[in-house]
Amino acid sequence: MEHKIEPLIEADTLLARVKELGDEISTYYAGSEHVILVGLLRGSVIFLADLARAIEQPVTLDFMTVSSYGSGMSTTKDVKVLKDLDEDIEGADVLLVEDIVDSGHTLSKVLAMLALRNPRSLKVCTLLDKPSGREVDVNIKWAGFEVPDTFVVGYGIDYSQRYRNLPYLGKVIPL
Ligand SMILES: O=P(O)(O)OC[C@H]1O[C@H](OP(=O)(O)OP(=O)(O)O)[C@H](O)[C@@H]1O
Ligand SMILES: Nc1nc2[nH]cnc2c(=O)[nH]1
Repeated sequence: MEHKIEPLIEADTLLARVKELGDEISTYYAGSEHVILVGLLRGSVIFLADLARAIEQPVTLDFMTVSSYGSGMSTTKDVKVLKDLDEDIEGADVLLVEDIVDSGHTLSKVLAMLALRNPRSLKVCTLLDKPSGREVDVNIKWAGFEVPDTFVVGYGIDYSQRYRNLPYLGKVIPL
């Protein structure tokens, strides 16, 4: 599809908010023995890399790959687990780090899976929340920004695998 990208959130604004989230998360988990940041590949990688460095205490990192969007702009609702975590999460404080919560199908499926493994706690931090897209309820503890009903890209988030390395957040405008 022919399209262009219009800026939505500047790089500096993203980073300042990530720093704030890091401070809040550090306070929340002060005293925890084991915090695991679980990133959903591939979209959360850039956010997670910045967020992890904004958190004061030691954390470990693990990753899962689930995919529901393929190369298009709408959810298939069929969330497939393509790569599972490498580590056991039993007894750990797990923070699921997402780039965007839209329909909620991805998170809802992943949260249900991880809850069965008996973590000490299981919370969600998403950079972006798009409430207008929600089809299933999900409990989000930290959200960086609310975004309007538009397809966003950049800062890790793709359209057909493109634009992940944009340092800012943009929106896709069909031409
Ligand atoms: O709330 P939902 O409607 O389920 O959408 C959110 C999910 O969609 C995107 O993943 P995608 O399947 O595009 O994979 P990616 O992380 O590799 O970009 C995004 O990274 C979220 O994980
Ligand atoms: N690139 C991109 N992926 C998504 N997955 C769910 N919502 C979105 C979105 O707005 N943009």
